[in-house]
Amino acid sequence: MRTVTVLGSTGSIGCSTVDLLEQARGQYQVRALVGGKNATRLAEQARSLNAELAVVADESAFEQLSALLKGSSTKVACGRQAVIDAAALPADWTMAAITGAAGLEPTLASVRHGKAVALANKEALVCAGDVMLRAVKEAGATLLPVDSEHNAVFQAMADRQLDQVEKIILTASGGPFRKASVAEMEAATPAQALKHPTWSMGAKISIDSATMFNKGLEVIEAARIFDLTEDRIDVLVHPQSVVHGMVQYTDGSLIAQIGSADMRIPIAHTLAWPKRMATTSPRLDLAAYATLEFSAPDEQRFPALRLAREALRAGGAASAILSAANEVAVEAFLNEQIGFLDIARVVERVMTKLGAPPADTLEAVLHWDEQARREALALTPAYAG
Ligand SMILES: NC(=O)C1=CN([C@@H]2O[C@H](COP(=O)(O)OP(=O)(O)OC[C@H]3O[C@@H](n4cnc5c(N)ncnc54)[C@H](OP(=O)(O)O)[C@@H]3O)[C@@H](O)[C@H]2O)C=CC1
Ligand SMILES: CC(=O)[C@@H](O)[C@H](O)COP(=O)(O)O
Ligand SMILES: [Mn+2]
Repeated sequence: MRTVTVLGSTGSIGCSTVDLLEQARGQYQVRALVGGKNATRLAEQARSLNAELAVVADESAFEQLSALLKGSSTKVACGRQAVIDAAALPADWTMAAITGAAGLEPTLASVRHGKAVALANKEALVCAGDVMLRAVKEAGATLLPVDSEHNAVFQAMADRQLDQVEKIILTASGGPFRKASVAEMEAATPAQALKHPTWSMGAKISIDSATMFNKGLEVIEAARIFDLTEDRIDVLVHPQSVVHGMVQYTDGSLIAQIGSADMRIPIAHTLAWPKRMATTSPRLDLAAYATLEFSAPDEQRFPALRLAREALRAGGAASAILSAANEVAVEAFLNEQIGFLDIARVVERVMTKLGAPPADTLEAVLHWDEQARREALALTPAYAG
């Protein structure tokens, strides 16, 4: 039986993963489930999947988790080191779905045991690209892209030669403000920004989709996964979210992966890889779509794409700085401390201040992550109401 671990099991990607594991009951042994603070959901999942270990990062949730799992065979643990230790337990397949840079060290720990790591936590690869890819190589691990666009490109590249790829295309829904004016975006509330038109996701990535920092992070993520320079990664706004990603080959062929906006599809692809598994995900009825639209992104209203491309070209810690400043700014926006358009303003100012110092060790990445957070936090009062 294959062994699996789910990091971030209580979140949006984590719950979809657990759903697939429940559908495939008896085929997988769950080594560990890891959550942040949602002890109730974690305990339910652990009981349902008969997990060997359940870990909450937040120590204040430990008592509740222990009480909920009393009498079960699941061991319990809490705290940051316990999360990393759980990620380091040997498993044939690990889902890395903790959100933000908090997922970096646990994801690295799972990469180091040399098996398959299904990567949803894009921020880990964005902030520590060199460190992560070196660890993958040294451990002989397999990184399987979960992010819908990257999974699409991965599928569209199957069996083909990377040297015959001209470029890849990541699609973007355009988010809730695709058609909004600058004035409307300036006044946008967290509730409006959280309302993603096509996907149901966690809060941080939903705001990133609204600013298009999500697509910026995805350009950087794609550069790392597929070893492509920034000029070979295009973004196309595609409001229907039906075509997830495309690969353009040197002969002019464009191969796309198409499917419903349901993350269980790419997750299942990585879980069964290199085979396929049956899912109950909704089948796409293409005839129900009158049209599929594609257009170039508007980099004036959505500066995030330009900033991400600049960070990628600059190299070093620039991407880690962008991602960390963005995390702080998103949090400040969700807490109604800054406005929606201030998110990109904060990120740009932090990037300008800190530049692109070298970041080829984990320590250097963590240092610049911390510096960027400090700078971004210091800036938030300047934009507050
Ligand atoms: N949702 C989606 O459709 C997609 C998501 N992704 C990426 O996947 C990742 C997860 O996204 P999503 O599932 O939406 O996010 P959610 O916010 O829904 O879930 C985040 C998960 O991480 C856990 N968590 C948070 N902080 C910590 C911590 N310090 N230590 C351990 N666990 C922690 C949360 O626990 P708890 O809730 O218990 O506090 C939760 O299980 C992100 O990097 C995102 O960009 C990529 C493509 C699509
Ligand atoms: C499901 C997924 O992969 C998300 O990253 C999604 O793409 C977000 O939507 P946007 O295209 O609006 O960023
Ligand atoms: Mn995506």
